[in-house]
Amino acid sequence: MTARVDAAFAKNLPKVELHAHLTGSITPQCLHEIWTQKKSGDPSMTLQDPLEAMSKDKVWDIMTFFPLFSKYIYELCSTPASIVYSINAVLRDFKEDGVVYLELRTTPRSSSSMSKDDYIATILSCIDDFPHRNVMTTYLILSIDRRNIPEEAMEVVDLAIQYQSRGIVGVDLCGDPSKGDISTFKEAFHKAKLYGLKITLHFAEVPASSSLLELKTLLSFRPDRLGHVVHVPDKIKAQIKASKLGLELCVSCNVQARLIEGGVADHHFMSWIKTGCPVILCTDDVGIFDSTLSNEYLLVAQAFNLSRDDLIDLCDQAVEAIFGDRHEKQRLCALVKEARENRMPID
Ligand SMILES: CNc1ncnc2c1ncn2[C@@H]1O[C@H](COP(=O)(O)O)[C@@H](O)[C@H]1O
Repeated sequence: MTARVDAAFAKNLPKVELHAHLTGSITPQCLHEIWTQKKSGDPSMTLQDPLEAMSKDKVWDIMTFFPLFSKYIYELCSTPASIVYSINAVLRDFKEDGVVYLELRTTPRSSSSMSKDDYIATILSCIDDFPHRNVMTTYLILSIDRRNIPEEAMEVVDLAIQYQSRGIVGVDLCGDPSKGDISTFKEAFHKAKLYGLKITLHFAEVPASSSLLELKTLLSFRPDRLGHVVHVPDKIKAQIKASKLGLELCVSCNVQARLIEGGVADHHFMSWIKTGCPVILCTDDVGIFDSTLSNEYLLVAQAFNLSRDDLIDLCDQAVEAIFGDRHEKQRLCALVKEARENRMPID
């Protein structure tokens, strides 16, 4: 028996974040600072202030969420300077929340002032230069967007291979789940696997992306982890369970974007906990859903009556599923062990 979980305990846990989209992790405040800078250089700029466009009272659903990136945030963060400013803030925010290991994911993109290659090289340099990299190690996953054509998907994989030795550990499939034909990405994921990159896929996010055919095709890409896993039929569930795939669960995102019905207590978290698959709590887009990773731990503890030991077990499961090497695993296992030894008994 240990003391109750509170915010301070959740913050101090040695947390591992495995499903965080870089652009979605930028806070409205940081975007506001970029906006202010841009506006002072170009007073005729018509883009709305992020503090208004992304105010806390905004409700996001699957229709409004994806255009927020393509039609708004990408407009604001389109230069190497704005990328550097925002990624530094994102790294600081995760570190301050007690994250000790981070796998950030991002979709390579270009603008008039940078190529996709420049975009990735800039991000990797910021990760290298992050002053707290011995406290929080960071790796990168490159995302294929469901709207990509096969050539674009292959370009993502080629960039991942090009920069693999600098800390790219995997390839992701993300984007609007109502769009695209995922079967066209077979070759790209095959090549990623061939080069030793790990694979994580957004999986069964909405009913439209959860047909047996689509889910079977996605599993044929031989993923190492799956994200969201909301609308999974029993037959596919059994396959996931047999393969012991790591499951990246994004509770606040699923509740707020209405990917599930109801609140945190209605989330499918508990149904996966019993399967033996590593379950990993993740933020998805903390800049939009405004819930840090430590808050996600706190929310599930409150909703499902979890103890301090249960949360430490969750940290352990996250370590099991990282794409980093065995040295990283050893470092993280030692931190989790220390947390277990230091958890406060009831006095
Ligand atoms: C419900 N949650 C989600 N489901 C699917 N894709 C998501 C997502 N949240 C974010 N993205 C994907 O990540 C991109 C933004 O980050 P990056 O520019 O890549 O760093 C979005 O454009 C979308 O494709």
